[in-house]
Amino acid sequence: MKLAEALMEIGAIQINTAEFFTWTSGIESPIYCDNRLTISYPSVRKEICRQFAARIKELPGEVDVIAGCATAGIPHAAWLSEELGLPMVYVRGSKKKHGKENLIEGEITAGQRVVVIEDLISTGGSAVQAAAALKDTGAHVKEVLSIFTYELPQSADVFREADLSYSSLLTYSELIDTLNLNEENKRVLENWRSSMKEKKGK
Ligand SMILES: O=P(O)(O)OC[C@H]1O[C@H](OP(=O)(O)OP(=O)(O)O)[C@H](O)[C@@H]1O
Ligand SMILES: O=C(O)c1cc(=O)[nH]c(=O)[nH]1
Repeated sequence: MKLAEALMEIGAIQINTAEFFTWTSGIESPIYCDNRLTISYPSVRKEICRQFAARIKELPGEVDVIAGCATAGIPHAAWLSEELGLPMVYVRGSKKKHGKENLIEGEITAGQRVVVIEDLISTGGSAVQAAAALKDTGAHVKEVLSIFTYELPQSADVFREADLSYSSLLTYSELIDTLNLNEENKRVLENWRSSMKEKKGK
């Protein structure tokens, strides 16, 4: 199964050139990728799990724990940890304000080798923040894996600065090659991409 086609088929990819989507970072974008929809499609989520598992098997050395990023990364981390027979934790976007006031739920100990599962990388801020929380426990973050990446220059910068290795099952370039864009959508997306590139380094 091709992931780009599967995401398009389930309606996870939306383009709206008239009214842009606001991302978590505040970036305004004519395209939105709603990976949360994949949880409603067993064949799609199983394919994501299979591809994540294959990526993990290619990594050198062992992995001790799978960590999901709240919230959209959590279900995929759960299915993947089940597939691999590994423990799982998840990292909240911010510390819980009551109860045990945890940022990380589940057990993680210093020295454990962790793979972080995120659904999507835009600026990379959420994934890097989750990885930092895991590193603070003394764990070793081996890799950040996501379903999709916009391949924004900003994300390459934040991962480099955080000294984190990362990869995605599907990239923006691959998705755009698969989408059958009309001329208007193509023009707006290209202009938006160029404006995002200009933001690099500012
Ligand atoms: O790379 P970034 O710029 O950080 O953006 C990507 C993040 O944004 C989305 O999460 P959102 O904040 O919408 O929350 P959710 O996962 O709880 O739906 C997405 O699921 C990633 O976690
Ligand atoms: O950056 C985001 O917030 C974001 C972008 C996107 O395409 N999809 C999504 O769920 N979040």
